[in-house]
Amino acid sequence: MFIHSLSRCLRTSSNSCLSIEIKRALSNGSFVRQLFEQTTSTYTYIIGDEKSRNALIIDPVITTVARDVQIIKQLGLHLRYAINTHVHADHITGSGRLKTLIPECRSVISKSSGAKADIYIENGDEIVIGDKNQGLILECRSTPGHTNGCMSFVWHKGSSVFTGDCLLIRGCGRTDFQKGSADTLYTSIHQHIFTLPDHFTVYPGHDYTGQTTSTVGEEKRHNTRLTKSRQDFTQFMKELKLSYPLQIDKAVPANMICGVLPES
Ligand SMILES: N[C@@H](CCC(=O)N[C@@H](CSS)C(=O)NCC(=O)O)C(=O)O
Repeated sequence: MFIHSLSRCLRTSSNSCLSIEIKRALSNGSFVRQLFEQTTSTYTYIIGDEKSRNALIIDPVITTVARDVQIIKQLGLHLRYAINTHVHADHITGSGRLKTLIPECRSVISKSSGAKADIYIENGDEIVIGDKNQGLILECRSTPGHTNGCMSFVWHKGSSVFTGDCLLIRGCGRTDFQKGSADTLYTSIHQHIFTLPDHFTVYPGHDYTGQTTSTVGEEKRHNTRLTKSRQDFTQFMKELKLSYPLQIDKAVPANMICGVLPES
């Protein structure tokens, strides 16, 4: 397993409508499992490489680590990386607890987040598990705006993007703390997510309305926030006035050390 620097060339696919089976075949048998944490409506993803049985997890939550470890064990997976898309404000990451339970697992976060982790990633890096040619590769894209350190992960062979709290289904991450910026978020989504092929599946970091996934094309057409002009979007975000996440004072300091707490 390596984290590679990526050539800037994007791989695109001409397929416009892929069934799950075709997607699975195209992705060389790799698979993704979407899991939900109910208190903060957070999605965690386990992505596995069928051949090597190596796996990574995106945005684990401390309270659901036992469930995640059980699934990892039941599927016979070797967890290599616990990746945080950003420093979360609403929940404590599960990456610290996972490292205690699975010592070979390494925590990963963007360098620009300023958080402590085993591995720091930057725009253009690749996270690889399994064989470089046949295994699973995630392209890291820097997508700041919700926080300054947000990353999205493009799984080209799986025709998918994991957007964290950057792009949500018919919505997007708030921009009123952690160095958030509506103007920056607008650029991130339009330049780094909406330039992907329309059929790519969008796997968000949260959903508060009971939805699970979307596609790039759907969000380009129907996302009520991102179909606005830049000016209208920034005004809309300024007027959003959401209440602060209940756990923010506990979660942010814990997530700055990737959830490596004394009790975890
Ligand atoms: N009520 C929740 C916090 C809900 C919230 O603020 N969600 C964030 C992502 S987690 S910081 C967000 O960006 N929401 C966007 C939106 O439009 O809802 C809690 O107390 O935890």
